[in-house]
Amino acid sequence: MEFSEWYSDILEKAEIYDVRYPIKGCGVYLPYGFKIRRYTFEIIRNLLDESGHDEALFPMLIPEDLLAKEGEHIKGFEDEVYWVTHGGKTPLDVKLALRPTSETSIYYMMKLWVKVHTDLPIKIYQIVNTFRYETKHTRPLIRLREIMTFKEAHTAHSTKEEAEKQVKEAISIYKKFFDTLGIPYLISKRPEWDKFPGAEYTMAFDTIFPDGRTMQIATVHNLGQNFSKTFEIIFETPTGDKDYAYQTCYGISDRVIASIIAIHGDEKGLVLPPIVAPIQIVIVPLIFKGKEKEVNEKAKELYEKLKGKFRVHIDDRDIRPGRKFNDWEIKGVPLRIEVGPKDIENKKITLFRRDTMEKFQVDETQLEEVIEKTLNNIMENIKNRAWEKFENFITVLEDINPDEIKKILSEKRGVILIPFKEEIYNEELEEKVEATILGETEYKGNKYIAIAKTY
Ligand SMILES: Nc1ncnc2c1ncn2[C@@H]1O[C@H](COS(=O)(=O)NC(=O)[C@@H](N)CS)[C@@H](O)[C@H]1O
Repeated sequence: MEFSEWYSDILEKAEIYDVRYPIKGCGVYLPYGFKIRRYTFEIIRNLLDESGHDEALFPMLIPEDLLAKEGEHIKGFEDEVYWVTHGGKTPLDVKLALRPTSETSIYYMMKLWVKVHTDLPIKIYQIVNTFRYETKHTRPLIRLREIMTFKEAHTAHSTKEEAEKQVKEAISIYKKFFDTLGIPYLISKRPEWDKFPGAEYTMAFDTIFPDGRTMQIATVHNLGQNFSKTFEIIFETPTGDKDYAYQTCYGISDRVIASIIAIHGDEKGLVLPPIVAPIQIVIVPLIFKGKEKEVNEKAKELYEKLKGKFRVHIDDRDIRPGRKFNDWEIKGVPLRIEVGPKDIENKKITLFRRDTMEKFQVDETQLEEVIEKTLNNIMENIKNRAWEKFENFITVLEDINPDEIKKILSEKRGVILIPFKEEIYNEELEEKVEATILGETEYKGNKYIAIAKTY
């Protein structure tokens, strides 16, 4: 089955997301998908909180004059903004934008908060919905018109150096985040013509989907003083002078959820990293004639033993075990425990791990320790598998041969790395190779231009 069919199929079959909402580019997180989203964004919340960020919350509506204040910014977003023009039947005297991202609402407030250098740094983030009238092909969790899970961090600093340091911190936070999820990435500096509107420069994380196309899963922008000059975020320096704040912002979205699904999934369905799995262990009682009572009792006993340490569920539906196995394999539950009368007698436990589809037995006394070890091993295994597939999609070329690049991109796809040369690093190269220049990147110690077909 080709990838995009597999992807839309699994969103429905694993009960993650319902695309049938009557607005294009908008969809519904179903409870199982919502839990995956919640556990995923808990990870980034912890990483941000542990590195001195505070979570805040800003209004969704932005007055037109505010959104339009920074020229580059509004130029970059004017074709994507949704506008609110009425309150009930009353036309609004000022059109209100549904935030496409929140620089202009947040920096308007920062001006009110910042007076002296000791008011800096500010490091805040919010996890909200944002709206972009995407004209390209919308796709669930990948290219949305209502971005339901937009984590945007915004910082302000008293020196250029500190803002530079913040960019590095943001990159290391995202590396930890994607490493925790086992999602591979290539980090590149976007070319001038493809940076965030209003930024000095943009660093981006791209992963490679199973169909060989790259997906931008995170971006970090150094905004310099572009917005602070426009919004007059001015502070008194230690020597009593005045200066404009130095800013950064960095964001991720539902694309992280799409990546977990696409990158770790297999032909059977989801393969969830235990850390984000709504159910980490499912207990399936194998009911044999005349043995129902002891099997159900044992299942309950195991559940009670495990529920404090793991997210465990007993599937006591009145259907055949094979049906149950299939359902939980589709939903990517990392571990399954099968409870049958023979095992009870021999004081054994039968386990099944979703990533390798292997079944194995352990002594009941070792159960918790084996579960702990196996869940860690599952994470390591799916992460290594993902990086292996990722590396196989990377082709390093010695020179720039447009025809060869086109051929590789149409057959193998993935990312092509060519040695970095200033003189060819321009938009003509994109036209020549009929693909996107992701940017300049370091790979195994050398500097390259990364080229790919992207989402
Ligand atoms: N239409 C969309 N649907 C889903 N995710 C999107 C969409 N547009 C952008 N994203 C994701 O959101 C991330 C941040 O968006 S952005 O435009 O690059 N950057 C900002 O908006 C900055 N204010 C930092 S938060 C992108 O890297 C991309 O992964």
